[in-house]
Amino acid sequence: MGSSCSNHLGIPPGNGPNAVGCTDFMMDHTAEGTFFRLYYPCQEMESAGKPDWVPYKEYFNGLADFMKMNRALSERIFNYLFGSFKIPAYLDAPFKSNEKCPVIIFSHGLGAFRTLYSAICAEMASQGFIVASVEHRDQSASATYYFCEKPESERSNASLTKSSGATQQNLVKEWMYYRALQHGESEFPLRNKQVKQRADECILALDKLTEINSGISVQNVLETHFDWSTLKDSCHNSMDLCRIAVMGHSFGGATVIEALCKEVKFKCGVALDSWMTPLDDEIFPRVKQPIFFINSEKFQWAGNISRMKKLDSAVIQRKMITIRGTVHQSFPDFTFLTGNWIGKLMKLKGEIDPELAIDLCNKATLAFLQRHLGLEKNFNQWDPLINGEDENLIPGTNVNLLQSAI
Ligand SMILES: CCN(CC)CCN(C[C@]12C[C@](c3ccc(C(F)(F)F)cc3)(C1)C2)C(=O)Cn1c(SCc2ccc(F)cc2)nc(=O)c2c1C=CC2
Repeated sequence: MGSSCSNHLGIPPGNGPNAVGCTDFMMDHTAEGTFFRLYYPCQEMESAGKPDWVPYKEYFNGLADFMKMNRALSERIFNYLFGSFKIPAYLDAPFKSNEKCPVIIFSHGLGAFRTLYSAICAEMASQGFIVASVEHRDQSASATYYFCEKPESERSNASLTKSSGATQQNLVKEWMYYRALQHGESEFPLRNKQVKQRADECILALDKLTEINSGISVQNVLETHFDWSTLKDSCHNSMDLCRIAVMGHSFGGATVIEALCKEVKFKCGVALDSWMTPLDDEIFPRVKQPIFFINSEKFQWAGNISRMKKLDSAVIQRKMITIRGTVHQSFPDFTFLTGNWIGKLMKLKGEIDPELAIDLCNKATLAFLQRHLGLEKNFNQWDPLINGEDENLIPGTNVNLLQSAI
């Protein structure tokens, strides 16, 4: 691995007071349903296992496609480098919280998928949030899967189909891989269509959590051992559906803006190194909620920053900070999983220590969420970070905007 054994490689666990549980949820059998990984405060469960960071090899195949690399070779490299990592959470542990939990819907970047931001999601859950990290079916994910019902002819008549429709035996898993821009294809129409679908998928995930909270029995196509009734409002403290935020990285940052515009239940948004290309300027005046742009030092450019600035408002809080020494990949989990020289070579690490960078990002996010969700926690201790008041932060941006005026 090219790193000394002292700095053990792995995804950092959450720092908050709650143990973190993790489970997967997929609604119905079509690609139009919602699919997300849920991170939540749970009972300590020494016996519980930890979920796989990359659950199926098909994700590595999709990542190879995304990186324009040969599948066979890169699947071995990815498996060797990343195949054994676990998520710092207890798989399917029972939900446990002594207060209602605010909710975050998280949207992944281009070529990513739902499991790659678990340092951020686990931290939020350890601090008392319920986080649904959605997996988009807009063909922007490296890979994703859904289920189709087998055609009549192939149905196994041995297993009587339950009244609720197909049983597992009659379902077949279909994989959807990353769709690259075709040669000569213009970027905006594809990305604008995708960002609209991504926002709808975030809203659908929220609607599903709302149903679960109200006790409507929901059908999880995935056979997990998680008891969804523990999330029901009546018998437990569960979700606080007045305190909902949307968060995302890069393409997921654009999804934040689109989702805020479409759904007022999202009270605020946190956009990590947002990629503004997919967005239509005409939606900017229609976004009424606070937005926090947390940028890396290396990814941004004048045109992208000037689009963010178009969202500046005298009446709605719009904040921006830049974390010194970070790169675009400082937000997803890869940044913790390779030694320094591989990490820097593959632009997975910047100059700053990855855990320090994600700590600053998470603390600034928590302070912003406390302010705009009206939480009664002590996250306001990190308010100075929202204004970039830290030696490793830059208020606003490091990008010189004058060049964009030329
Ligand atoms: C040649 C490929 N070309 C495709 C358009 C550009 C590829 N690229 C730069 C990369 C992703 C990189 C990466 C990943 C993963 C390893 C690994 F080896 F560790 F697996 C290495 C190296 C290659 C850094 C980006 O797209 C950057 N980017 C991202 S990266 C999100 C992501 C994807 C896969 C992950 F596993 C983790 C995170 N999300 C966005 O929403 C946007 C952009 C750009 C604009 C909008």
